[in-house]
Amino acid sequence: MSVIEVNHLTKYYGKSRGINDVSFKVEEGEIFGFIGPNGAGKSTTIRLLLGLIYPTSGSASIFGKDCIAFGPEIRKDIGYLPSEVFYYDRMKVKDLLNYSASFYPGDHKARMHELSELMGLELERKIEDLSYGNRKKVGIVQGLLHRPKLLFLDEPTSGLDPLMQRKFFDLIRDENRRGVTVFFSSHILGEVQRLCNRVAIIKEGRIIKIDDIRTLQKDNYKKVQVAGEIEASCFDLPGVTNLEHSDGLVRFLYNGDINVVMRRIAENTVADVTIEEPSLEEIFMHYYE
Ligand SMILES: Nc1ncnc2c1ncn2[C@@H]1O[C@H](COP(=O)(O)OP(=O)(O)OP(=O)(O)O)[C@@H](O)[C@H]1O
Repeated sequence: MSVIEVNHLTKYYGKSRGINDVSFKVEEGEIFGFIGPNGAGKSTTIRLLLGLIYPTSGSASIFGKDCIAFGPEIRKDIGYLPSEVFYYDRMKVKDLLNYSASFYPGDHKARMHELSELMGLELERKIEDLSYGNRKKVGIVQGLLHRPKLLFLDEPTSGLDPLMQRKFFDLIRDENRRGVTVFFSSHILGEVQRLCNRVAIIKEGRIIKIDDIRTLQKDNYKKVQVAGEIEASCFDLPGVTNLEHSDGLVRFLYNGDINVVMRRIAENTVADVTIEEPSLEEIFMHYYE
């Protein structure tokens, strides 16, 4: 059974598109990356899965239960770090975390202290005196203190300095080793690459690719660069994208039988040719564009 199962999920805010016909599955124990540019629909998807907003059509289940019908029950085993955290400013960090913990059965004090120490969070401080990064840490501790089985992280590292980011990633890896499934939403490719096994790319409300991060890189895309007096249009072939021509160089990405491109090159007099694997960054830019 998949931990998350999303079927043709669509959300419109009035006439404005949130997400459109989104389907995917996340298996137990995965760290699943959800990447896309601003406004692509990442937060909308998470809010639908948490049952915080209602879908226009389609359905989603977590732990095999419908996200809307079983929302309160499912949320007991979920940790959520929203992209923006808002709190009661006057409260002390400790009081806020105790209040959050009171929603879950059991005693979470020891875990609260452990996590706060790890993240360097001062429990006696008032929320209003905290920097943006420290507020983010409150969100991290809050999302983890009840030992959830599934974690939703929405742009979790914004506001954290590099050292804290590393500690945070170590923490997430530890949680994952304990069996926690992680849904990690971000527009920063590097962090998705560091942490995730599989990734879905969302663009303008639609999923355009879901793949293992290694497979994505090994995908058949080749980066081709040809130097010489040559017309770019001569490479206007099926499978060619991102075709550019400047300073006597023709560059493009190619997905297909490499012999087709090789024959086209051989028909011309060229000064140089390079064919290489694109970086993951270039692959993502290709999908974004
Ligand atoms: N409450 C709302 N009312 C109207 N439109 C909304 C609302 N929330 C989101 N949208 C729209 O839905 C689309 C998806 O937004 P969403 O916040 O899910 O994207 P995102 O991928 O999380 O982006 P970001 O990284 O900028 O947060 C956007 O076009 C956004 O303007």
